[in-house]
Amino acid sequence: MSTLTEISRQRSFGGWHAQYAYDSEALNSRTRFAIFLPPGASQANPVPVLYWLSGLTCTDENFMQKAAAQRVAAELGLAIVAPDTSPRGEDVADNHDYDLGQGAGFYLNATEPPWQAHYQMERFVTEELPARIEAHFPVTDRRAIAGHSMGGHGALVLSLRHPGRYRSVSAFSPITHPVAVPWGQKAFSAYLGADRDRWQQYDAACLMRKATPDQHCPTLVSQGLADEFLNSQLQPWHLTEAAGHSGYPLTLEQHPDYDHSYYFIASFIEQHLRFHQEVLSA
Ligand SMILES: N[C@@H](CCC(=O)N[C@@H](CSC=O)C(=O)NCC(=O)O)C(=O)O
Repeated sequence: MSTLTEISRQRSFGGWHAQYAYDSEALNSRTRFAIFLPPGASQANPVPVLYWLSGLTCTDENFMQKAAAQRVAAELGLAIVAPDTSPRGEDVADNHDYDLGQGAGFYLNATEPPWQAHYQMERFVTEELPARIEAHFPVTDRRAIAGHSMGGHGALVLSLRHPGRYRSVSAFSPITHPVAVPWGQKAFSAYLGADRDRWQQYDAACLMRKATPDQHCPTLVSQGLADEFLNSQLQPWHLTEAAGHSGYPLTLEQHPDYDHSYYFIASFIEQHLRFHQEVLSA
């Protein structure tokens, strides 16, 4: 295992926020993540972890700096880990558009050149990163996953594709049916190729629609009704239809006047953290 290098460390609500970098095997590149450890977390008192997946254009910093999650995470005794949203580096394939390439990894394992050499975000998020976190920090293997937009979709899909890995899942303003919207079609064409059957294996609504009871995971989704991407990219009604079809345990809350920004996330992050903690502590 390559060495973890600490990049920054700050006291926050009696706990610690820190950033680390290391050479990721899955991403075949150096990567950075942020972690919040609540007060009292220690080898003698390990705490559960929420993995947060950010959206297009984000790094490990957006959530930690804008979501205002630390006060409640400290109160609940919950660690939060925020990885980057893609592999990065000069030798990593990229694109000039904000919705493809670096900053837009879509939390899948790419199969197509030139992306497949580094864009293995599913393996990174579900296997490599938790192994690192659980080996180096005072946390348990009780995991939850959440995210925003591209990352909200990532959280839903990774939970559905890896039953039992996460005890709860939540999403703010997620893309719900990427095979049917421009962000998803562009990313899936590049990362997965032309075969739409392969796209469906990474589509939250398609997976939720045929989910079997072993894939059921308590799920909370929050969507702002003044979101500028609501009708063009997000389309939350696909989740309602899919969950109704399979009996999947989805709670979808819609909030008038809230947009796609971190002002929305900061307004409801406490509800999401308490939702996760209730499941994690059961
Ligand atoms: N106009 C934005 C478009 C990108 C954007 O809105 N990014 C969102 C996530 S969108 C879906 O994944 C985001 O979280 N932005 C970062 C932030 O801190 O708000 C642009 O060009 O940046």
